[in-house]
Amino acid sequence: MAFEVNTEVFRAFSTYATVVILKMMFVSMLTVYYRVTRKAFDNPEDVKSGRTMEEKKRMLRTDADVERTRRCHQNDLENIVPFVVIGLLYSLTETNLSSALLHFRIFVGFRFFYMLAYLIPLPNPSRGLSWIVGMCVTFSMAYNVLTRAMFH
Ligand SMILES: N[C@@H](CCC(=O)N[C@@H](CS)C(=O)NCC(=O)O)C(=O)O
Repeated sequence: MAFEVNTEVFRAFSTYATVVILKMMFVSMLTVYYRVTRKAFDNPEDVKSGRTMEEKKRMLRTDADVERTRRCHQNDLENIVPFVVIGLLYSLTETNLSSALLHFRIFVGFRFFYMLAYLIPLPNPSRGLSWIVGMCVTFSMAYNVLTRAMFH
């Protein structure tokens, strides 16, 4: 079997995967920001800045913004990691650049929208719809990888 790799597709994948991973890392940094500004920590060793024992105890608490940002980050992990893994295989098997770009752009665009929908928050079903679009893109890439692997 001849194994053909379109370097333009791979280059596009590298770009979009990096952008969406940076976006995910931004959400992680935002969690840190909310933790520090809201003084809401999970671990006793993180509350050193508290002056009294009483203050340290108060800082061991949950905060709605921290938890929302954490859930957004968790969802990124559940969706962006599969996109990167399957997208890598897809970018090694897809030779049509416009089809690949369509997949990458839709996924990345809708993950940005998902983040806004979760963090602002926007009324539902905006978050649910943006999540499902991203899932469909990953499933479509997986379908392409599997059919190429089986039938070529
Ligand atoms: N782990 C997710 C799996 C399903 C999912 O990702 N659902 C989307 C659309 S409703 C979502 O935004 N879930 C909220 C979340 O992951 O915090 C969950 O528990 O909800």
